[in-house]
Amino acid sequence: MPLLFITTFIVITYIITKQMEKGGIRGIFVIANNQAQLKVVIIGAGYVGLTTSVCLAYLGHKITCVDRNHKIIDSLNAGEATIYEPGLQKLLRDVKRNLAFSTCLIDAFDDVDVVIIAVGTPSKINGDADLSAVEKVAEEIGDILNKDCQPVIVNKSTVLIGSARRVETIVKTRLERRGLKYNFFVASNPEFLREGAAIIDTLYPDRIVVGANDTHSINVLRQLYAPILEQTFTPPPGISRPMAYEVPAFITTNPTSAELIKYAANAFLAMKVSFINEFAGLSEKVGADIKDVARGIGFDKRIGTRYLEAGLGWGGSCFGKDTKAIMYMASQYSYSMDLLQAAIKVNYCQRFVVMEKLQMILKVIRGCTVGLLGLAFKPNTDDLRDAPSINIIEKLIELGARVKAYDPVALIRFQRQFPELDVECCNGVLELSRDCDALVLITDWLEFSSVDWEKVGGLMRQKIFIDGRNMFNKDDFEKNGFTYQGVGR
Ligand SMILES: NC(=O)c1ccc[n+]([C@@H]2O[C@H](COP(=O)([O-])OP(=O)(O)OC[C@H]3O[C@@H](n4cnc5c(N)ncnc54)[C@H](O)[C@@H]3O)[C@@H](O)[C@H]2O)c1
Ligand SMILES: O=c1ccn([C@@H]2O[C@H](COP(=O)(O)OP(=O)(O)O[C@H]3O[C@H](CO)[C@@H](O)[C@H](O)[C@H]3O)[C@@H](O)[C@H]2O)c(=O)[nH]1
Repeated sequence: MPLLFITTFIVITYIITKQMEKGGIRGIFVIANNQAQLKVVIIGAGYVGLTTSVCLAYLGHKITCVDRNHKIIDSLNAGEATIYEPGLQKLLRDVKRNLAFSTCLIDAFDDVDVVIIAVGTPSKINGDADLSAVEKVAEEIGDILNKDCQPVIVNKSTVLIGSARRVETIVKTRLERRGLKYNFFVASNPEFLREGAAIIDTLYPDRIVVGANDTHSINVLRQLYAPILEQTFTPPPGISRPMAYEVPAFITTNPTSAELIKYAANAFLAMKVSFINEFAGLSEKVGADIKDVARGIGFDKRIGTRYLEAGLGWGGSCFGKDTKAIMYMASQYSYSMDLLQAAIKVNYCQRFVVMEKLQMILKVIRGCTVGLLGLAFKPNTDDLRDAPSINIIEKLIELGARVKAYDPVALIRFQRQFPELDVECCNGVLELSRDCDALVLITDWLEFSSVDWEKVGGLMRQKIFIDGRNMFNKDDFEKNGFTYQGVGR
């Protein structure tokens, strides 16, 4: 009996190992339904790197997430998430078995199958994407690779066309400096997650895009994402599969197309929002309601209902920097992207409709107290990168207003990142409203939907409400004695 057991074990192990070798993978573990467990290093523990690490660990892969920032790694090692993202804190603690954090890349490299680059690519002053962090990481990888370790190197950061090749060249050059020449692979695998929905978007994406010039990379990435592509995993508690969700498309192409897909997607979404905001302005002039207009066009399946919410426009870490980067890149080809340029302009102006509305109602802003509901660029995140709130605060201060603000999660980050802005941070909507001449809703946090506005009105000096995200109905506010203004209604 024991002999039969041992023989069966050896045979099964042999078959699995052979299967994996076909895909170029050295591991011998399986996670579910014959899916391979891969050893993965993810570089960068920000919104993308940390979310990807936690989700891939949940799916059964062995992950080491590396960041050069010691404070971030210390906090993650202590089980504390360093960003706010719904569901992340719990999942981080639940997947401890498969997830390690480190500041040291070399220690993580033993036998690794996939190395994912997820460091930041911010804007340079001229709009170009600053790829220095990606290049630095490529140098580090080139200094570490050895004959026993030839992983697929994956660009998940949003990078300009040619970046996969650039990474390949850097790694190769660093190897040559050490007198070495190995086979290694580079693929582009852009990320499409939204902040505030990062885990849901990672586990239930619409598509996974892989740009590679070799089949090995495609096979390995197909294995990495197999649990997602086939939806073989049990959803984590509280992060259920969306209704009517279908398995994602697996789109393979060359690296340049993959790189461009990422920019084209963000540019299109940004244009869609600017488009509806432009019509919001016209709706105000002619007496239409932009919410009805958006509904009316959105039911045309060719247009679609999403990304048609008018308001204070788009912000965040991606749309602004990525539209600028693609414009800059196009200019290097003497190619002008007029639609995109217009979308950026419309979006910038949209942030200041708040001031126009306040000036129209209050006449003089100087000396007034304005309370801001929300600071984050969108709900369910603490991210303040390119948040409309910052431009609005600067302008209000310039116009002589006293500014108060409340945000359910972004206040601490705001105080840390913008100490120079003279804003009174409040602990709740009631504290915020006291003595205000106007309230401006900047971020449509769900918790604002359960506020007792009648009580709020009783605390204000003047009952003025600017709904920058069209979250509420005019009638509900007017019956409580408010002067209410939405956007495009
Ligand atoms: N935030 C999003 O929603 C989102 C979505 C899709 C794609 N992206 C793209 O993904 C990339 C990462 O974005 P993010 O928002 O996660 O950035 P982030 O700024 O939140 O995180 C980047 C992390 O990389 C670390 N880092 C930088 N250089 C490093 C190095 N040499 N070694 C180790 N760690 C290093 C930083 O310390 C930081 O923690 C960007 O290119 C971005 O455009 C972001
Ligand atoms: O109808 C809409 C939809 C969005 N927004 C605003 O647009 C911005 C971006 O929102 P969203 O796309 O939800 O968040 P991001 O986290 O910035 O995600 C975008 O940027 C990421 C980084 O590249 C991509 O991965 C995502 O696919 C892409 O949606 C926010 O300020 C929203 O308030 C609107 O004003 N109206």
